[in-house]
Amino acid sequence: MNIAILGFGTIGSGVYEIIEHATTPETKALHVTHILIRKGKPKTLPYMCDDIETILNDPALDVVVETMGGLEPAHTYILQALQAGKHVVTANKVVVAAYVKEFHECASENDVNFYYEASTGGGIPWIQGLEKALRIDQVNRIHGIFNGTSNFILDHMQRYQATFDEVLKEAQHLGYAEADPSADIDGFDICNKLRISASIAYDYHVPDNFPVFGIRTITKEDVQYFKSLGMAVRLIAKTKRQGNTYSCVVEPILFKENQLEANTMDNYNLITLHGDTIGDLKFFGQGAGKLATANAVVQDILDILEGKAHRVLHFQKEMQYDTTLCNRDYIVRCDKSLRPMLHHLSYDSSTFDKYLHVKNVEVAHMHELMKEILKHDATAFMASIHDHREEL
Ligand SMILES: NC(=O)C1=CN([C@@H]2O[C@H](COP(=O)(O)OP(=O)(O)OC[C@H]3O[C@@H](n4cnc5c(N)ncnc54)[C@H](OP(=O)(O)O)[C@@H]3O)[C@@H](O)[C@H]2O)C=CC1
Ligand SMILES: N[C@@H](CC=O)C(=O)O
Repeated sequence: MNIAILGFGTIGSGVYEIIEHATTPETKALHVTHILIRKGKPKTLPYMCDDIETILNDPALDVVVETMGGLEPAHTYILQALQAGKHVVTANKVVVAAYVKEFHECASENDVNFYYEASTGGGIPWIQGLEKALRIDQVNRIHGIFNGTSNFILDHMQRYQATFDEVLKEAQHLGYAEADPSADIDGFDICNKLRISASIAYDYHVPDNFPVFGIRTITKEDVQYFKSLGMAVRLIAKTKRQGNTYSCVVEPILFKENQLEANTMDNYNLITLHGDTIGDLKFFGQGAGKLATANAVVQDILDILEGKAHRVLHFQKEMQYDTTLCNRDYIVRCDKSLRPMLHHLSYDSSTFDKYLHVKNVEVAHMHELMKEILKHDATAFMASIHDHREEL
């Protein structure tokens, strides 16, 4: 099977390494025949080219692997490859979250496969697991740690008392962070992964119009305060469906220190789905990193080689977004002069004076308040408190 890799960075070079150092009969059947690099960059390997047409017009090419990242030209190249009768595998959640419906339609029209396991959960076979669960159950709830960089940062701030900037630099050095790490720390990477997961679960192309709050403003002191309360913070994405309404949210959540999420370390992800008959099912593994993610890409290529079909999705359902599906307790840190903005909420006045514990607030309302607070205090932070009784 002949493969072209578009983009030779962390993941593209990982795919190349796995195929070049093949040790199993399956991977020995794969051959990289083209690598697309930017114009003007030195061609350090014989298969390198800087022209997409050469790749699209090669009749011997079977699979295009897209690991460039971003919306364009990834969107155009993926469509062109599918239209040219090539199967496509991508790790790019930005382009999948935005165009999943269009890509599925185009693949089906051209009788080829479009697979994107590595886009969500890195090396974890999460999409495959979700699709398998959907063969028997409705999946009405998904939640979890979907971002390796933010987990690495929060875990290392807690375990090693490191500062945010120190750990972010390390995550970048290890190849976990996006080219622009604001996507990791502001929650937009995890937002894309939640959209992809919920779109598959609900067979509805979920838009990006839900509340997202990241970890940009968290401090070492916040993490130590949460620790003194016996809790650890993790950046979590959640979705829930009731009938034809659904909710999605991304925010930092505090877990008791004996909970699995609180013990998910380094670049690991922990994703949970709830199915009617299977109950809670958890997926755990490296959510970011060169070889773990490249492994998921190669698994998709092998599925194509072995003719293993993935779930057929149409994204034709009609659904409504419902902001009122959940209320939560929050801990908020902001300048004391801004506290009156929170006084209409019920709160615990006995709590440590730097932090306000507010109770039973509707999630979308809390996110709106926090947006206002951040306009006046750009360092403010909030985290919700996980309630094990809560139906997500
Ligand atoms: N790193 C990780 O752990 C994971 C990454 N992903 C996803 O995989 C994709 C790749 O990520 P990653 O490898 O980390 O990113 P990198 O930035 O390391 O690699 C991207 C590569 O693509 C090249 N590139 C970008 N645009 C073009 C273009 N128009 N033509 C040719 N080459 C191009 C870049 O070149 P240049 O350097 O010159 O810009 C770079 O070499 C992203 O979508 C990312 O979100 C998914 C899961 C995990
Ligand atoms: N930057 C992402 C890479 C994988 O998707 C992350 O840290 O999870």
